[in-house]
Amino acid sequence: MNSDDFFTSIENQYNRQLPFVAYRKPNSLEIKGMLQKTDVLYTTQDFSASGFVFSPFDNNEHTVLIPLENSNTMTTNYHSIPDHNTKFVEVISEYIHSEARQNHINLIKKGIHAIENKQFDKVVLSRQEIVELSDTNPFTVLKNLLNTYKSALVYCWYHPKVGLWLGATPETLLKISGNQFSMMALAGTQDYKGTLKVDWQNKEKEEQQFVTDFIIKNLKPAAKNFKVSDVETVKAGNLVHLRTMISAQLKEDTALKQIIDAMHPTPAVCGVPKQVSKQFILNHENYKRDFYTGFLGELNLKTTVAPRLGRRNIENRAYLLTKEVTQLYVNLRCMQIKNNRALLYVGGGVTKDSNPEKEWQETVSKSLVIKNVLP
Ligand SMILES: C=C(O[C@H]1C=CC=C(C(=O)O)[C@@H]1O)C(=O)O
Repeated sequence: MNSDDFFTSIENQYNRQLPFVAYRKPNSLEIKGMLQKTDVLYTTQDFSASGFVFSPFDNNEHTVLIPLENSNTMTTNYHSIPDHNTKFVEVISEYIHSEARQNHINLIKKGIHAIENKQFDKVVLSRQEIVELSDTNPFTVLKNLLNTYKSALVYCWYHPKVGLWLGATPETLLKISGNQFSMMALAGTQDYKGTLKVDWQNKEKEEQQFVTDFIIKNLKPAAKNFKVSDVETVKAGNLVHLRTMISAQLKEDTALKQIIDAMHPTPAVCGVPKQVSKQFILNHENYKRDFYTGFLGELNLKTTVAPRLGRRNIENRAYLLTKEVTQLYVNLRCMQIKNNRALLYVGGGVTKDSNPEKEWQETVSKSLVIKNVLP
């Protein structure tokens, strides 16, 4: 399908108020679309179905599913516009001194205070920002995201009974292909200043290490043969983060639900320990995260993969295997479009060494990822 027809199909679907998702995986040309045939709100509890899931931060709430069996699928290759204008929006100083800044700084101070009182070691605290839109066509925003963020998972997700969400996330939650498991520990943030040679402070190293330690500890009962990469600096739009890649083999009879329950939400978006930090977030952030810091992606999709064979066998197509693959991403750098407005979501990890003013600045930098693509 050519990309004009692809966009026409999803626009028609949206105009008919039927659910869909259009997404492009990191560093890929291909955009995939899943267009649900009716407006039924499907959910999944055991993660055994095939389709595309959209799950909220609060794992006590429902995960929405676009089931493969009730959808039409399509793909296209999208050639991004080269040198897309990556203007970075100026932050007006008046805004910096606004009530929003004071509220966020107060929230961070409460978080630091709770850490000093030994309630938990880390908590990720966030805020919502509302931007008036001059053009509310989600496909203008989607194309801007596609043109600007090639190494992110870019998506536009819609359900008439839930809402319209878009984003460009740098973070994989997990990938499971057969019994092969991989996951990413991403945390620590600085503005990108033209180089990946970055000095990281202990605060950022520690907040990222919390994520790696959590993943390994909670995956241990279900997996073996762990491989853990060195910590590296990666670029995500106008920012850089610290990242560790973790891979392992799942033990037999490990259910996907067991893994998702153990992993989500990770300390990259929640905290350590999980339950108390989550409760702190639910009690003290003065808005509802909904799907921000939840996860989204392909669930149990049959995928043809080449097995890892020696060179001699590469030509032998008879060896191609079909595996069920699940590939989920953390819903960061995202927005919801509602009544001519974009609701942006930004947060950051708070530890004992956090500086409230710097945490505020970090959320301002993160908000530019989305503001940069708004019409
Ligand atoms: C919670 C967010 O980012 C997470 C992912 C990378 C770096 C983060 C940080 O430095 O705090 C956060 O853990 C967000 O972008 O809203």
